[in-house]
Amino acid sequence: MNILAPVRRDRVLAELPQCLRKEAALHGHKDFHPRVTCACQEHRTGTVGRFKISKVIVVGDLSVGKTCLINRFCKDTFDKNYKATIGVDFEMERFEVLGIPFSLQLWDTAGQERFKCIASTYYRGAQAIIIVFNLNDVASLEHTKQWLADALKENDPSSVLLFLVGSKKDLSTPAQYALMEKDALQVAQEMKTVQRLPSPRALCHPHSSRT
Ligand SMILES: Nc1nc2c(ncn2[C@@H]2O[C@H](COP(=O)(O)OP(=O)(O)OP(=O)(O)O)[C@@H](O)[C@H]2O)c(=O)[nH]1
Repeated sequence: MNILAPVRRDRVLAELPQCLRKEAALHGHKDFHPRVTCACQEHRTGTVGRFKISKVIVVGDLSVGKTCLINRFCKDTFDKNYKATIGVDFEMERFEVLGIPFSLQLWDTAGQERFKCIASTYYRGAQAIIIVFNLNDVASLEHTKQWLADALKENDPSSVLLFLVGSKKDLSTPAQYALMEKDALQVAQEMKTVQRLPSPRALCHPHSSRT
């Protein structure tokens, strides 16, 4: 008996964009070093039965908007009232990619110092780390370096994807935003060097969960 609800229509990817198709992957070409080919073919997602699972952890200072970011993505909702996350919360988002069921585990961690100890026990085994800061609070951007360092203690820097997300864009003026963007790009650049990869993979995104 299938007890799972059908996958949402916008989570079904029947066709990959050209840049993600096999033909676009250079490591599949003949003259590549076997070690490169092998590394690229490694399955970096966990599998339970037929299900492929990827774990994403979301970290950052208290009240920067981690829960709202996840709720906007998973439920398309926004709550203006602040309820602190206690320890961790968890959302599972189901996808279907080329006919294969795929689940994204989103771990929403508490930003409050007193819960950090509990939350950090859930960092291990992530395929992606989303580090959130408030675009209107320069200290929260500064603290992202420590959040990243803590998350990388439990994960392999060379295989994890990093995303730096600036939240609450709706609350910043264009001038404030321009200033903050400059600093954020600098931090994203530093994060790339932490990975020590030939082509590191930290990305920087502005976001508003409210709008
Ligand atoms: N205007 C605006 N408010 C936001 C946005 N994102 C979050 N907020 C508000 O900011 C407050 C904190 O949001 P949360 O998502 O709970 O923050 P958090 O990072 O999960 O907080 P902790 O659980 O304590 O770590 C709430 O009152 C939200 O309504 C946004 O994009 N725009």
